[in-house]
Amino acid sequence: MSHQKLKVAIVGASGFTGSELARLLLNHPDVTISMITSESHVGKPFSDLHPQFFNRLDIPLVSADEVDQQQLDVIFLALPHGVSMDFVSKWKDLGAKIIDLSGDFRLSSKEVYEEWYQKKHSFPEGFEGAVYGLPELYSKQISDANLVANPGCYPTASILSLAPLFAQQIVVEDSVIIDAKSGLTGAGIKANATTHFSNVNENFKAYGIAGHRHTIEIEEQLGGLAGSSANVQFTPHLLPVDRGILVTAYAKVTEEMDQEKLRSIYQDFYQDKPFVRLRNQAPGIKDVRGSHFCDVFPVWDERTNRVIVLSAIDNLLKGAASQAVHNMNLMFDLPEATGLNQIPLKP
Ligand SMILES: NC(=O)C1=CN([C@@H]2O[C@H](COP(=O)(O)OP(=O)(O)OC[C@H]3O[C@@H](n4cnc5c(N)ncnc54)[C@H](OP(=O)(O)O)[C@@H]3O)[C@@H](O)[C@H]2O)C=CC1
Ligand SMILES: CC(=O)N[C@@H](CCC(=O)OP(=O)(O)O)C(=O)O
Repeated sequence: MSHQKLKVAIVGASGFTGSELARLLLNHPDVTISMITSESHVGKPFSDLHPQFFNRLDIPLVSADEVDQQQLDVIFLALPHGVSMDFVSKWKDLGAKIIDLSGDFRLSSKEVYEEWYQKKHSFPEGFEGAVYGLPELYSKQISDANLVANPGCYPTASILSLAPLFAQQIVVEDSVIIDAKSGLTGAGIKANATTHFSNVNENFKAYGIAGHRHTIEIEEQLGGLAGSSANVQFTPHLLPVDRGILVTAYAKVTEEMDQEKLRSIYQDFYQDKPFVRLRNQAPGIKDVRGSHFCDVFPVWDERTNRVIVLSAIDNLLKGAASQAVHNMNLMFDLPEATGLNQIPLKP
């Protein structure tokens, strides 16, 4: 592209995904971070809140009210769900493209949102133009979008684990179980009783059983791929680690299957998708930590006649911030890997 850099705002930069966005965008050759916002820390240098940025990004945090006065190309919303929708409504005509990291525009309609989030939606018109920002499924639509609904972290790992089977329409109805585990940063920067050190240290627990809001996000996307409805049993667990998601998904299939055939279905589906790595062994969360990869390992269990798929992502990156940057690259016709970290951080 020409050397006119994209002017970017990160709204909600005091949080976890906001700070990961800043880290990626600082190293992005086609971006200038024009403003970063927080309502609780207006005036403080960004690096006071996130000291890893000391001497690299010391500009002061400003209120989101100042977004209106800026000429921006992209606005990243790293805000809680229920909050993003009001900003999308307010800024939809500013001329900037919006990438929303929250769940406010990921689902098919206001009615579905209100049922699963138990919250009123204040900008239902937004659903129509919003594109679900999973590049492995929708890169063309993302390129043309003005509003991208960046996927949830669990849905990213879950959908990518089963998408090839749903796209083939070979999943047995009601057979899907998704068992998922997340590190604590998935819960955001504010600690509460559930995420308190004493309650998570050397502990491991399920939550959101039979009703977590990511269930519907996964069902809508997998059902959409198959051209039917999908029903999945999704159970998340909290891991006593800071970042990473591991999904173990189980499904029955309608066709004769063996390991070779299963692998070739996954190979075909992901052959030109640079950030899904088809593994030969079970992936661990440290294999993807600090990177934009989703590692996937499909296994055929001939004893139980079941497919078992493992997938691992970094929830803050492929599950949030790097996926958002990937979407920005597509929206501005940049090479899709620009600015994305491709070497995982291990140990
Ligand atoms: N953490 C993760 O792994 C993932 C998160 N997401 C989604 O991304 C979004 C951000 O997540 P995360 O970074 O973890 O969240 P955090 O809780 O860490 O940060 C939230 C940010 O939102 C700001 N904020 C909160 N309330 C308001 C408000 N009423 N008006 C303006 N700003 C507000 C806070 O800033 P301040 O209080 O300083 O104003 C803070 O900067 C969420 O919707 C989350 O669900 C999606 C995928 C994965
Ligand atoms: C570990 C943990 O608490 N994870 C969060 C989900 C992560 C997330 O941010 O999802 P949304 O963007 O869809 O809200 C949860 O279960 O609520």
